[in-house]
Amino acid sequence: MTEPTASSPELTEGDIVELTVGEVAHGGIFVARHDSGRVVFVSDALPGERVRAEISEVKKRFARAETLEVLDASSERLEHVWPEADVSRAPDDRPGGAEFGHTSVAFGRELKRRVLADALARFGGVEPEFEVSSLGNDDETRGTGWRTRVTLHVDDDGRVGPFAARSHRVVDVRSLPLAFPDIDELAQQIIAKGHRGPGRIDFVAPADFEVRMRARVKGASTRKPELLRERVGEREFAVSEDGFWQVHRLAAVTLYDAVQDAIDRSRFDVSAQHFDLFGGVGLLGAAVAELAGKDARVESVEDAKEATELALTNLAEWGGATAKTGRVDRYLHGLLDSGADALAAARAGTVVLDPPRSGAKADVTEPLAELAPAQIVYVACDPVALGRDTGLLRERGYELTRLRSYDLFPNTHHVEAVATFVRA
Ligand SMILES: C[S@@+](CC[C@H](N)C(=O)[O-])C[C@H]1O[C@@H](n2cnc3c(N)ncnc32)[C@H](O)[C@@H]1O
Repeated sequence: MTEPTASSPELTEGDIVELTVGEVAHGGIFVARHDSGRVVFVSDALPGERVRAEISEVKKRFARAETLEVLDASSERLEHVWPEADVSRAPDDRPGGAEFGHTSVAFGRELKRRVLADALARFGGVEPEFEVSSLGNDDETRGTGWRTRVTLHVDDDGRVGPFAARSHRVVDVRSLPLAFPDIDELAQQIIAKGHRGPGRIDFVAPADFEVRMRARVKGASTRKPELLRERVGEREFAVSEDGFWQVHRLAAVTLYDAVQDAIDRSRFDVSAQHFDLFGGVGLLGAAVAELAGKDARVESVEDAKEATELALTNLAEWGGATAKTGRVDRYLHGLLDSGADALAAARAGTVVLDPPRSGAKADVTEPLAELAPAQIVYVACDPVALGRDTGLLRERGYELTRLRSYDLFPNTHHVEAVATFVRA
């Protein structure tokens, strides 16, 4: 990385500069060079563009900037799918959550593929061939209307809206194009009226498509969360209104099928003990259990007690399905202390691992590798965390044999990957 030289003036917050934009980086930003040689991470740009930008942060080795004007536009640039997030608005007033809304959904997927490939090569030491698949008709709709869960915030003055990008300031919007249309409609009514605050308002449109709205003012909820029914094909899952469920209306079925496809059948022993780690309400545990048959032995592990209780219900049709509340790292250490029969059954088993954005980390990969299951299907929502954990698993004798990726969050920088690791 080039350091500023004595002849190149230091950048300062608020400076307006011209930048030549290079490759995409993790987090929905782009690596640009200032004429001084300084590396600047710029948002709302595209590779190959020349932009005028405002420096928003200066660190020792790099700076951050927000695009103000596009001087030379990429052929991939489109009008922003969310007018309020367009570069014509002041950077501080642009809502976050649609970092790739100024290009097509297809080119957004290509940007995500590059970020994931780079993270896997750099931190995991692997270079698998893969594409990022789209869901349903997201290409035709330009990735709108998919969000079944939306959170808006209420500030001290009762103003309702999303937060500005990289900030906790509520901004005015007249549309939420990524949201399920009925959520958008209800949210606009609330935005127009304002709400008691400060706090947040959560909107959910579950499988019955009836929108629920629940506010939390000064930390206190206006009502108890409802028990919702979500659906994957013919199968129903009970989920609390405030519990975790995939956000895109097609994400749950996509991941359910993706996990089944990712399981290497030549290593899948139907009578073994399988695991659904970071299991939520048991969505992916059910995907494994369905493959193993009615006596499937699958244990779902999750640290939210309400979710574990629901996982028990959701997995009830399988004779050997169980659900435990606890932290995955502690659970694995406990398992390593169990008897020889339990360890042998687990060693023959398949583990589905679906951690939050921070990834599994060595706390989990170490005891998992010691347990040595036949295969691990890692469902990842963060490319860098997956890259790092790939490196950790490879050091402990696991090999990445298959990778697929899915655009569960069109117009954002987020990308989902499903990776199969087998004992080498
Ligand atoms: C990405 S979600 C996956 C949920 C589920 N697999 C699904 O697809 O619906 C991650 C889950 O891990 C849980 N979690 C986060 N950290 C955990 C930990 N250290 N131990 C156990 N569960 C954890 C969260 O509560 C959340 O339900």
